[in-house]
Amino acid sequence: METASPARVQALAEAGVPHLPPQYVQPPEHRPAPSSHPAAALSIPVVDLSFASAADAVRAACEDWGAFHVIGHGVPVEILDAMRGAGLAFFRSPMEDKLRFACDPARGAAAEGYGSRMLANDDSVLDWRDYFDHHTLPESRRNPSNWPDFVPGYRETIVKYSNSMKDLAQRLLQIISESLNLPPSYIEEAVGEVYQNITISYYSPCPQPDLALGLQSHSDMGAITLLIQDGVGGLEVMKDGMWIPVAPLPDAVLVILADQTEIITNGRYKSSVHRAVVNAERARLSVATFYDPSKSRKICTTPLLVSRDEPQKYRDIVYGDYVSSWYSKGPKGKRNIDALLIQQ
Ligand SMILES: O=C(O)CCC(=O)C(=O)O
Ligand SMILES: [Fe+2]
Repeated sequence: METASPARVQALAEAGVPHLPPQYVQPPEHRPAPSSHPAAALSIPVVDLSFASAADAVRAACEDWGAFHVIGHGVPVEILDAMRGAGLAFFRSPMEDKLRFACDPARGAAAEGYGSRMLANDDSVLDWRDYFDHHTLPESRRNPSNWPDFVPGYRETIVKYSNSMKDLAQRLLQIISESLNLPPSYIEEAVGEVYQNITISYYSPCPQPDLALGLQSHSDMGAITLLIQDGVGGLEVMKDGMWIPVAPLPDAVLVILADQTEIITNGRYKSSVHRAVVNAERARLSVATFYDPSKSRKICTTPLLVSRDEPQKYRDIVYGDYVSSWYSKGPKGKRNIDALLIQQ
């Protein structure tokens, strides 16, 4: 159990607070823009993995967006629905049950379990979000007794979903490698043994959604993130300096390139900067599956994508050092990866 238990956002929302508490008020420059900007007409690419031309579509999507929907991915819809259903059943359960699985603040910001705030420092604006984080791979980290026991089938659902997302992520990393003329196993081998976390995010209705963010602007730190969501909408990706809403596409899986893929590919493919906005009426659920290196893994740019015309952009880095610098500084609207830029 948490000692200095931070208020869960869901408890604030359900108590019907009429105004956004001050810790959640974003500075004006970070507040969500009115949704009427012209770029809202753009929408992120959809790649059908069952097409023979998938690698070409993936290349275009990675170069232009760093994020794309995949359909024809072969993961049974029942597995996606079971995952969303288990997540929703958890968040709809009584607070006292949920708090039995609260993450342990003594274990730092990345602890497994039910939590609300991602960053350790007290000065940052809080996200209007609660989450449940699961450590799912390698199997030595997988301890289902840390996961809810009061939702029937919950633990089995997580295990099944974890395995399906691992397979899909590996298939995508192969296609991404091939799309850059690298050997198919290149990125997977550069990442090494996969450390997978699954985070269910729950964004309660917000009394003043124009002043808040569900999740502040960031890029994901690992190699690749696979995200599913419900039909509510709220995720936005940054493209050419503008925030573009990602409209939910039923049964698709959203692929988000993360920082280590950018480092390995020498910036040919950029990690996607994204955030979640909230609304006043409907709760929203998403499930993000992170495919990360181990903390001790050294991540290096492939020499195959370094040349006189394209010199190495980023310093090699031990992944654990990268993660600690993120948790100590926070995203601050900037990409962590910029700290690794080699001065040309
Ligand atoms: O809820 C979402 O749509 C985004 C979640 C996300 O970006 C994350 O957990 O890193
Ligand atoms: Fe993210």
